[in-house]
Amino acid sequence: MCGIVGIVGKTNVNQALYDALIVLQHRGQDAAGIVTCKDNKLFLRKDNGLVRDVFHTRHMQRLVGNYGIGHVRYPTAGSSSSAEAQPFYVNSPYGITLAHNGNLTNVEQLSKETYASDLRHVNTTSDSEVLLNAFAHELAKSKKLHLAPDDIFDAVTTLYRRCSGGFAVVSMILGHGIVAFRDPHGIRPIVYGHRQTELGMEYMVASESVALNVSGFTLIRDLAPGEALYITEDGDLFTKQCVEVEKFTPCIFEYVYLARPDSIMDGISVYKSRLKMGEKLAEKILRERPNHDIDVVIPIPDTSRTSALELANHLGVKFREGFMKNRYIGRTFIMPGQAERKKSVRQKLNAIDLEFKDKNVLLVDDSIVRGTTCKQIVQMARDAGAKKVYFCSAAPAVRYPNVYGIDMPSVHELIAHNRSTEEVADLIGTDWLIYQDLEDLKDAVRFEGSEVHDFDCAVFDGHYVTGDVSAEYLNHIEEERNDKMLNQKKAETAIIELHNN
Ligand SMILES: O=P(O)(O)OC[C@H]1O[C@H](OP(=O)(O)OP(=O)(O)O)[C@H](O)[C@@H]1O
Ligand SMILES: NC(=O)CC[C@H](N)C(=O)O
Ligand SMILES: [Mg+2]
Repeated sequence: MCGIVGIVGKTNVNQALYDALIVLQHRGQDAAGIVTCKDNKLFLRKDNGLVRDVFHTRHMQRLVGNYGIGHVRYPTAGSSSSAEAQPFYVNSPYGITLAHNGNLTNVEQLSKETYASDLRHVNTTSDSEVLLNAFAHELAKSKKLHLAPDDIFDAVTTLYRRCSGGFAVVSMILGHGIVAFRDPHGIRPIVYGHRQTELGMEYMVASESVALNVSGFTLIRDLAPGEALYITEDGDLFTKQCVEVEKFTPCIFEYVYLARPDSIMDGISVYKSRLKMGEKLAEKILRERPNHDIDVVIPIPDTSRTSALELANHLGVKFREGFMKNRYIGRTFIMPGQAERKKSVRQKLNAIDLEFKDKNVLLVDDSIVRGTTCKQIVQMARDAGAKKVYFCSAAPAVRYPNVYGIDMPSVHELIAHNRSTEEVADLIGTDWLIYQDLEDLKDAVRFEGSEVHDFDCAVFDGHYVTGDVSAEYLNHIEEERNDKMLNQKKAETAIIELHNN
């Protein structure tokens, strides 16, 4: 779940791209990049690190041009080397750059094809670089110096036939403009909007609507699954449905954890869906223990705060901020490596003892994945003097790997894999553990007026909507991407592409 952005403006777009990336930082903390285009020249800056650390004034000054794209990375394929920071670049045809949120499930096959049939060399292990090369190959087929919108849409249509998985993509074609497209199941999110200026209309494409808000762009709509969009460098906008939609199933985990609450995704307010998750969870608690003895509801900052508040309201129990979050520590779940994640939970959260002393506390988190957070938090609540520590999760138990853009490749790292709720409760040391039911979660996210009726819930039910995820593939990614393996892959690879200033 990286963050992507693309802008076609009337003046330099570097600052608006930067501002959008800052707002999308919660989608990827490992690397950041921007590439812009002016007078048929590309200007690139990318590196490992947070947005504020990657771009200094000297870099920003060089990122000139009225159109460009940007990316914040949370790796789900390849390595964490800075050579795999995005956007990626290929020089032929035209000069194309690309930024991708998601994960291709057929990358091995696609990678073989790009080498053996398309005669293209990919120097990293990133699925996004393979995707770029396949796209470039399809664009080259038109053999035209200047592409018409339909040439671009034809290339995207063929690309859809070659790629499988979850993907939301922005790409910049030198001398042309910006292209964006979304996978046929709409697993990964992507929206676009506009901003009227004195010089004319400007357009932005981004992972989440909050990126539009920050620079005064107005949301037009989400890209439909299987739809592509092309904005010329002069600001003419074209869209086309390139493949038929079999089933529209956006990733439900976006609503649970990934997205910012102030985003609207596929017509659904993330904030409202989280409130509803709290309401549904309260109903379940009251069903299971109508005479519960909970004294206080305490969220685990940050993401669970919205649902915890509504849960407390529905239970009629006090809501208290018992944990303070250090504002300088980012999201722990998307940090690379278990050691760093574990250490960061304690650095990030600290208990206010008086909210725990001699009380039966209900701790609320949005999800329990590896159990890194809840294990430590339950202990902190006990150390702070709680009588009983109950724990609930606004999402069901995460029991299966994700293959569409969230880095959960290894079942053995998931605390609930092959374990009952009672076993997980014992392991994290809580007196009572309550998971949201999947149907309740789906009901919480579904809203009237939205076209979304079903979701990709693979991490909860093991059903992979693309239909191509075999046990063999899952074994393969587990071997490739378990924590130990990722540690061994840390070596830097050389960057062979556009000059990166
Ligand atoms: O079971 P785990 O493997 O620990 O993963 C789940 C936890 O990780 C996330 O928090 P994170 O710190 O990433 O972000 P937040 O501040 O947005 O809650 C999520 O909100 C849970 O708290
Ligand atoms: N989280 C993502 O969207 C990752 C994009 C891409 N697969 C990468 O690893 O860089
Ligand atoms: Mg959290």
